[in-house]
Amino acid sequence: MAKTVKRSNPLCLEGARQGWVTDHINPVSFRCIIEKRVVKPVCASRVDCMTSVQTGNTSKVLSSKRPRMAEQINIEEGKDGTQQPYFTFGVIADVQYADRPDGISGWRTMRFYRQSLLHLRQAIDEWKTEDIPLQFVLQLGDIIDGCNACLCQSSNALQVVLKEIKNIDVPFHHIWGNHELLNFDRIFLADSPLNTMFIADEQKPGMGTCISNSTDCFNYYAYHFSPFPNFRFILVDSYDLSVHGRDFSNPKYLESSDYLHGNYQSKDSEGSKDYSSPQLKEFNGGFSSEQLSWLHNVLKFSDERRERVVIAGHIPIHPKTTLKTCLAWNYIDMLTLIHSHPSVVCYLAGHHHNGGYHKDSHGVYHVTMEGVIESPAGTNAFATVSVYGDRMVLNGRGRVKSRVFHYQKWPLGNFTKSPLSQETAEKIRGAVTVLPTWAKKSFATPYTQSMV
Ligand SMILES: Nc1ccn([C@@H]2O[C@H](COP(=O)(O)OP(=O)(O)OC[C@H](O)CO)[C@@H](O)[C@H]2O)c(=O)n1
Repeated sequence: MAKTVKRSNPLCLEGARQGWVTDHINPVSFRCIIEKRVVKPVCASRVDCMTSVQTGNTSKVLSSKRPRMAEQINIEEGKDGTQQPYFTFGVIADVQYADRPDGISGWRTMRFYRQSLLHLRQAIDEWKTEDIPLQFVLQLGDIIDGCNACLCQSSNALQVVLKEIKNIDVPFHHIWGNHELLNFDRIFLADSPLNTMFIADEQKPGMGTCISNSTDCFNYYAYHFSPFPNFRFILVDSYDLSVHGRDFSNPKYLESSDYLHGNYQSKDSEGSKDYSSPQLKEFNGGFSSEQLSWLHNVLKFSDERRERVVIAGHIPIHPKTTLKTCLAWNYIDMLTLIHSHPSVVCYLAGHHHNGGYHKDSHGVYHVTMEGVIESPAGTNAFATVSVYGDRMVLNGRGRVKSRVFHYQKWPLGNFTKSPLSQETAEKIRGAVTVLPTWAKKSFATPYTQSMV
């Protein structure tokens, strides 16, 4: 049985301090939170709350059906010819379900906590009737709202959404967002149905491994899988560096706290420390050097095989797709890394509920999915993506706009040995604030904002 951390929930404290939850969300349902906070630390009874959640045996909750593997095919770009996609998958973000009345968030946006469950149900119903059955769904995080922890409803809310998901016989890949970490700690999550790492592909030599240790279960929760030849999906952990979800004594907590409080501030184009980083907030997080190094190895593997890669994480990494306050702490590190790998087609994120879209200067498409939680009745926010030989077509539903991601041409020459051109390498030296070993060797001159 996973150990739990008794800790106050910053969402509850912040909400209570700012008064926005009490002011704008049913004061009756919030009363018990206030009382708990005054009498004893908020959510001190979380251990009791969580005992009823089923742990371990994830295969009972998720479909055991492995994605169908077609025979190896020769994908010729731009000569697709067929109208049929090779495969399709679903995407959804920020369901943030809670059994509580609608309310106004700290961002002055309406949140529809009960409606979000109906939206999830509707998305599943529509996915079930797609002409081409989905191979899988990417759930980009925040499946239940942090307020469940304050209400001692974390386990109940999780069971409610997992029950909905069971209504479709398609595997869900779950990402962890800030609200997962407000409800549960990482040790609990690692042993819960929200850990879908068991659907990951086997790690091959040279691709790096996910490190686990006895104190933390997973240093980071990231994995990749190939549902169809020549295509790879990588789930990254944008709360690998985070002040939530780990015990205060955990070295990663201390590293994250240092990062958040400015010891690793990013640098501006002149190489000076940039103290204006608005993304350095507790409800955001970042990528450790170990994770970036692992990702580099996976992407190198994909480059070499000319695979087309989709990366998915909770927090956006491009400033043009979100408020700057909602970016990953070291988004520049992640951007720099993916720009050095031509296999990357797009980066899918959630977190910023208004959504966003941008094709960056390196031809990488960035989509921030609109949040289900802020979708009123009569709308919704999810997508089905069809994957072809030369493009991916994101068919948005409700508030999500449809998009086409055309693949880039592969660079000439043997890019696999050195994915960075000399010019690119020169541009990005100094870009990474947490330097992985490989990056220390590769980068040679200061980063400029034009890279973004
Ligand atoms: N104006 C604000 C409002 C809130 N905060 C801080 O954000 C923390 C988390 O807020 P929450 O709305 O629960 O987080 P979500 O992940 O649901 O949404 C973030 C989305 O990006 C919004 O589109 C809260 O504890 C406050 O400290 C803030 O800094 N400024």
